[in-house]
Amino acid sequence: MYTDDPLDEVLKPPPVGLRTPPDESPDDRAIRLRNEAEAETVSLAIDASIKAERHARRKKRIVRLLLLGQSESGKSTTLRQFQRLYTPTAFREERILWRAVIQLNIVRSIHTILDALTFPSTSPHTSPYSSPRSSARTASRPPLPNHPPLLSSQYEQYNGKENDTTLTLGSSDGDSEPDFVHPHQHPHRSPRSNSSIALAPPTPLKARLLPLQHIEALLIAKLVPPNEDATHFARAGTGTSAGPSSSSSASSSGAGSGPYGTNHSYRNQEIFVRPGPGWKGGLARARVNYPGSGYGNESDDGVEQNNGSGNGARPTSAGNTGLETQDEPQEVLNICSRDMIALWHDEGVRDVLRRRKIRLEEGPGFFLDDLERLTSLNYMPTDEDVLKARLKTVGVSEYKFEMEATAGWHSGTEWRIVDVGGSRSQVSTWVPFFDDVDAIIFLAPISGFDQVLSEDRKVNRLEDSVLLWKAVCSNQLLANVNLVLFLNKCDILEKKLKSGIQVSKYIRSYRDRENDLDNVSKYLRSKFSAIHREYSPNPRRFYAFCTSMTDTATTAGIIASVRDMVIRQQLKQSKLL
Ligand SMILES: Nc1nc2c(ncn2[C@@H]2O[C@H](COP(=O)(O)OP(=O)(O)OP(=O)(O)O)[C@@H](O)[C@H]2O)c(=O)[nH]1
Ligand SMILES: [Mg+2]
Repeated sequence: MYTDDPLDEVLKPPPVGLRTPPDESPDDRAIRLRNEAEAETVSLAIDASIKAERHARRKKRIVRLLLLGQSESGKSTTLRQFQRLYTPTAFREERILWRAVIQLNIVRSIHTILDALTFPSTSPHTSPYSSPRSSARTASRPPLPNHPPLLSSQYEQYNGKENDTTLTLGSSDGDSEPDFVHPHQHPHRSPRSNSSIALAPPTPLKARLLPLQHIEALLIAKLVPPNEDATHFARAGTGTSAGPSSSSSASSSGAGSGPYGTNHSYRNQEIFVRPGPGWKGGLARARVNYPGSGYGNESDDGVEQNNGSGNGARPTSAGNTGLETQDEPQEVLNICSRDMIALWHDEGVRDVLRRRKIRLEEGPGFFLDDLERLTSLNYMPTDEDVLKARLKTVGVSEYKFEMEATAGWHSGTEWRIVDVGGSRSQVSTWVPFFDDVDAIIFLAPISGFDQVLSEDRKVNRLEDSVLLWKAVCSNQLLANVNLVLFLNKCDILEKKLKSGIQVSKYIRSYRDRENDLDNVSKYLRSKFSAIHREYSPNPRRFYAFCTSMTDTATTAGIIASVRDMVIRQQLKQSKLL
């Protein structure tokens, strides 16, 4: 139980019988000795059970995979890809539960448009979906990000190394210019980007879309568990740790009247759920009561766990019809369908969004191009819809599963995938999960090179990913863990590059290289690889993939490679032990 650690030696209790208090009567001594003997027995039993559990784990082959990366990097989407590929029955059964999330994503997109039309753009970035390129503020380099505890030491180290404010991704020929150009500083902003636009949507249309407000409140109430503090949504911009409040903006003063009121500021806040089956359980119970289904279970340590193996008492019909109960949000969306489609396709509206630099199609949970299909009364989410849906994670959850035989690969290995919340306030919650990890998939959404973090608009997203990657690579607890890098959102990156956005304007060291997906992804891959080499405490192999996690066709092969690599490494290690 004790190690060579000198601290252990000091803390170690004296052996039984040597702890005699002064003036102890013979009776007291007998009681004390009995208690000490009992405590010793309990301690030995605990040691034995820990040993046995370790032994069983090794025998059973449990693979623990940790998903890390900044918020919106695609961690939960990667988890859903694993579920889709290896527990397809369970995944299919749960698709219906995602309908509420998709409905909410649609309603929020429509409200973002209505807000953009209604409120003049005097304060930039009032929408979580707006592109930071719209900002005309600030001329000087913003301060480098303050990182949460996980990062602080590496960050300071890096800070000392690079001399204050210079973050260099590549060689910049010794000049002291920071490599990342903050999007707010971008010299090529549209001259009209700060113009004040007050183009109210036509009143009859706005009136006809009014029921969406009620639907939004209904869906939030459905998704957010009753014990969750609803005032989260009114507390915009307070920067507290456990909620969407960290995404602040100039207009998010905290004075909003919450999701059920009329103030639009709450819409800057993302709806979040604690991961695991909590919210799904609530929806499932609202639909059909499944005794013993295991939904909503919480393990002893408070970490919600979801057995995705598809067994238990859940009826196999679940998720296949979606017609078990009335669905008021779907009915309202169906009634508003024509108006929503008209709004989204209106040239004047598109123009306002362009001028306000609101690029909904690049943001998370974008479904406006599929409104016809998604608003039909018997709409059932497809696999792709579930992967595209956006629901922010707060907290940490472990998803346990054994690959279903129907997934074509059955080894008896139990997989445990840990999904974490990625926003800055959440990073400190990751560390306890570094123990006993077989591999980490780190997601760096490289399409974010021209964006800022939604929780801190002073920080370039790619810059933040690079810092986070440095911190993970250099972390001593992870020194022997295999790191797999997913350079994610390559589909969005490709669209941006094709639309003419120049990487070199945001990453100085990119210089005059070709501005296409192949060259940009190779460049970034080599930079992440160099950091991996330089910062890893021990040498280890670098695994990296360019990914589009919402794409079912390309992702299957990548996930299979990761699966094989992890299993191979685990076998190798168990042979070494
Ligand atoms: N187009 C595109 N969208 C993606 C990709 N990967 C993820 N997304 C979308 O990006 C959004 C955010 O992804 P999530 O998986 O929720 O991100 P996360 O890392 O779990 O974020 P937090 O829970 O806030 O930590 C979702 O709407 C996803 O569908 C990708 O490669 N391409
Ligand atoms: Mg998530």
